[in-house]
Amino acid sequence: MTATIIDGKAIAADLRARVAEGVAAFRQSAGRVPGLAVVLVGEDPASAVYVRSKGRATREAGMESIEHRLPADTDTETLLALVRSLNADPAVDGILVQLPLPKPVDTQAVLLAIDPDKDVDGFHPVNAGRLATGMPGFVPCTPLGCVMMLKTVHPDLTGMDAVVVGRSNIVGKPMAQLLIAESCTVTVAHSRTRDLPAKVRAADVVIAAVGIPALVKGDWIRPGATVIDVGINRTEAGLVGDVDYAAASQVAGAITPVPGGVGPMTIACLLSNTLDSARRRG
Ligand SMILES: Nc1nc2c(c(=O)[nH]1)N[C@@H](CN(C=O)c1ccc(C(=O)N[C@@H](CCC(=O)O)C(=O)O)cc1)CN2
Repeated sequence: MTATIIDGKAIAADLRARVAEGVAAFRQSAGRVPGLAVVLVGEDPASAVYVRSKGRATREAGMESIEHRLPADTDTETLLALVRSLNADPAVDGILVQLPLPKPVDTQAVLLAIDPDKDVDGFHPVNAGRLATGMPGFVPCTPLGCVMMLKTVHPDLTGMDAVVVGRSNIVGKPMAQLLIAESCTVTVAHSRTRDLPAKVRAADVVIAAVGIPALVKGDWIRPGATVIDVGINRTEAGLVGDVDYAAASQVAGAITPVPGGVGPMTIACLLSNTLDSARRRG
């Protein structure tokens, strides 16, 4: 079997076009455009690329991109002051602090300082709680994009067995919550999981979000399963996911590529969350 490729670029382009239409309508009714503030601290090359992409995508959707670039030695207090000023700025509908922050910065304190109603990344504990309890709030962009891609293959996920490999606050945990909300039976696996291959083999849906290049092998995949690869690992062989793509794509029913899978959806969902925020704020 050769898997259907889930084309994240195409699905993201479609979502971005719909967001742009929504922005045009919002502009007509509200007399302003949604604003997204992105904060980048330091010189991490990958983060700089992602922030540039976010700025470009924000402008292409017709929204205002407000970018703050701070030196690597910025201290926590300075960042907190910037976040507080963005919280108070009526032109800012969404605030995103690009992660990872340089080591000395207290990342938790910075994320906690963001107004939950402008937290378009969905990382604030208030939004994590809203997601866990089924209340409206912001859902982290990467898992949100994963569910959208999954639904192109399985419009109804009810009753499916899903395994999430990875338990991060940013992807693994919210991913599990979203799949529970879709009535999947969810196993969350991690580095201490016993017999990981068996857990993956039992799943109809595999979400690999562990940050280890090609950890998930082809013979771990149940024939016909749907595989979403969240990994973006820079190796000597280039950019690779958390799944052994060549082998897994011979067994899976559908699979996301890296690049061109989850990554583009992360940015498209950020735009969508920002438009939602502007609509809520009016
Ligand atoms: N505040 C946040 N920080 C980080 C997030 C996040 O959602 N919010 N996620 C990641 C990085 N990220 C967005 O910020 C991101 C990663 C990858 C892509 C992407 O489109 N990747 C391309 C490959 C591009 C490349 O060559 O690197 C792809 O997969 O096709 C977009 C966004 C960590 N930080």
